[in-house]
Amino acid sequence: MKKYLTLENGDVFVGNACGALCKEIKGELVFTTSMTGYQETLTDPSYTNQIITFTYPLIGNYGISLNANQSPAVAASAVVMHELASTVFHYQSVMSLNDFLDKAGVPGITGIDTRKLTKIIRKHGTMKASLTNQPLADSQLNTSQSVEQVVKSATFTTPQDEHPDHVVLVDFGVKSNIVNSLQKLGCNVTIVTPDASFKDIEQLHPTGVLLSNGPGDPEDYEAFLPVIRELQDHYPLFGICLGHQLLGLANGARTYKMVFGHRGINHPVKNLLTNEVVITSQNHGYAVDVDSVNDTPLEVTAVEINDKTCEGLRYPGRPVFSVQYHPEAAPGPHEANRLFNQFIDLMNAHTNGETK
Ligand SMILES: NC(=O)CC[C@H](N)C(=O)O
Repeated sequence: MKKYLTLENGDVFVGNACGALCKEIKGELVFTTSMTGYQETLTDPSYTNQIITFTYPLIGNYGISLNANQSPAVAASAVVMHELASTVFHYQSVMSLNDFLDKAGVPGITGIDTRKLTKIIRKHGTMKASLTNQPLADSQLNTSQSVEQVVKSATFTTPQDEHPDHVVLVDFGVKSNIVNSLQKLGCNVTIVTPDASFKDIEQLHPTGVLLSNGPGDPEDYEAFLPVIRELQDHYPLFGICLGHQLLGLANGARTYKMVFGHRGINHPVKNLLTNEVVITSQNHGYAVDVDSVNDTPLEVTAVEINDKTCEGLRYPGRPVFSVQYHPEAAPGPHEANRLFNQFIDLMNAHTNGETK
């Protein structure tokens, strides 16, 4: 069955339908350069309302396993691939990627020249696109995304009562490996939705607060910024991706939409405090404006080496910091994983009265 991918600029790509064959959708067309980790990527809630193009030419060859999901459902709207593996080889695989997409009601398109498509996205920027069963006569596309939809993303909590570190995680669309990474280090994690007030969080007696990743434009989360300002006065605070952008906004920095964003698992990031470079997993289309940080109490702690975008912030003198990349990886390299240990060290120092 044929499928049509129509871009906002009028370009049309014709391919073969896969996944939920007949489903038609609209979304923001983005690309990821990750060579592996398609299951983690597709279930990452930050991809809500986005059509993911995989630049790696063969996707699906190790199937779908039971413990790789980053949220209970496929978050992406659709998938664009050059080739979807017809045979699956992996001892943990329980189904093919094609069946996984079909079950989730998510359509895909294969047989696409993803190199050509990615060059178009790199030139024009991420744009709206649609996936249809017939050629589109009128490509007026509307892909607006409401924050309400974001807030409803699934949450899960698994307390481990015996450990003193208690992280309250504000869930803007959290990936499960953020929760797992904290729990593996012995933290008790309680998840709250972004309509939580400072008082709600205070009543949970956290030793620290984590602001999660999440989809959409950080400026749409304005309502939560006053809560962040109160939190950073009282608790160790760690922001990841969207959480990093919100920490910047809460302190007066600006964010902007990047041309085509960073989506992949080999983005080099330089720590400006140590000069160390780490290879990181990334998935974001917005960034904190480095120059705007000068007028805030925050400090830029890291930049992406290729385009010098802001990758880290901290509040000097306070146990408050954030990163634009994903220390929990899933998919991606684990080099930045130690940031969770740093967060725990900050929480312990704060509990022992060693910091503000
Ligand atoms: N992974 C994330 O948290 C993404 C943050 C934000 N939605 C962006 O695209 O920049």
